[in-house]
Amino acid sequence: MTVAVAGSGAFGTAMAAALARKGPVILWSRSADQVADIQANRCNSARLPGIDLPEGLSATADFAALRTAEVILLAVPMQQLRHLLTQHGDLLMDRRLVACCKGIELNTGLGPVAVIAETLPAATAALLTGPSFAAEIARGLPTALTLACADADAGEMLQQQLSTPSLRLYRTTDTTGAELGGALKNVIAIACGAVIGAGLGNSARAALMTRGYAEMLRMAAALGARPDTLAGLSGFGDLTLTCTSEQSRNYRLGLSIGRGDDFDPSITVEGAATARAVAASAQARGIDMPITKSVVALLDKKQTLTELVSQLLTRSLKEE
Ligand SMILES: NC(=O)C1=CN([C@@H]2O[C@H](COP(=O)(O)OP(=O)(O)OC[C@H]3O[C@@H](n4cnc5c(N)ncnc54)[C@H](O)[C@@H]3O)[C@@H](O)[C@H]2O)C=CC1
Ligand SMILES: O=C(CO)COP(=O)(O)O
Repeated sequence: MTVAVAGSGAFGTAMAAALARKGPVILWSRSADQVADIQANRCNSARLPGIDLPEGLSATADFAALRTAEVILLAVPMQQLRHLLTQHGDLLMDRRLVACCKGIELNTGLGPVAVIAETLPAATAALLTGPSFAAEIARGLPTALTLACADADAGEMLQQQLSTPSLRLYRTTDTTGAELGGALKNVIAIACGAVIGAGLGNSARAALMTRGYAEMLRMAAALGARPDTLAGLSGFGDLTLTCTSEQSRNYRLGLSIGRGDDFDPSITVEGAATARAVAASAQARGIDMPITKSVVALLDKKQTLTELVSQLLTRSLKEE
């Protein structure tokens, strides 16, 4: 079986490297320079500097090379997924597609599996998500992830195909829960970074993680997701990782806001668009998500962190 990965960013390259240790993997990049770098130096210097890529990984800038692949991982940022699917729909339309994005589409409020299902209904749509930093996966460090696919048989097959000795995949058919966990934890990570950056302390971070998790559960319940999915790797697991590590770009954006520093806008930070999409969806559904709403106000510079923290603390007192 040939696996392909579309998108040669940090995560796409990392997954291609991990899977290439057990069989051939084709990594497609829209950048001819990056393909040349990988072919010449066996390294993606821009996204995963210092990490040697295995020989089983071949890079190409020609999307048609993915024709031989039965399973294709889609490793582009969430807001680019629909464009990728539409642009290459002829080839992708009947494949097993595994989105690796963690986010909610801004204009539609849909997660990655729903975007695949809407755009290419004949494809099998799955999601790979959970606590994992690209550089650690690429180095072969032990990692556990969630593979979500509504079709239980296809999900089991993908679980087998994409697990490796260092990458242990659990499976679920609850794609909505897995989408929401991976998307919403990024928003909470921005909030956590902001309070740590501003020196407000670890207790404040723990409060945000816990009450943020309560927001995740409320949205999940409203959308019919299973609470146990949110308690798993794709929800609680990834929330823990992302809210506590400076390897996370979402957390680092928060840190820079809290410290009053600039942040490089070219860095992929999924939580920013997702916060806006989720806040709008929560408002339309009447779901209380004060932390998510505060993150939007912070990103839009509508209110200061001091004002927002004070507002959160002085809301009417209630049962936990
Ligand atoms: N970096 C990480 O540790 C992890 C990332 N993810 C998720 O993976 C997704 C991708 O993130 P990264 O790879 O880290 O981002 P990245 O910023 O390193 O790479 C994104 C890649 O997508 C490519 N791209 C963007 N739009 C495209 C398009 N329309 N067509 C083709 N290629 C396009 C860019 O050229 C770039 O190579 C995100 O949703 C992220 O949340 C998930 C787990 C871990
Ligand atoms: O999703 C991730 C960890 O599981 C990566 O987090 P960032 O996108 O914040 O870097």
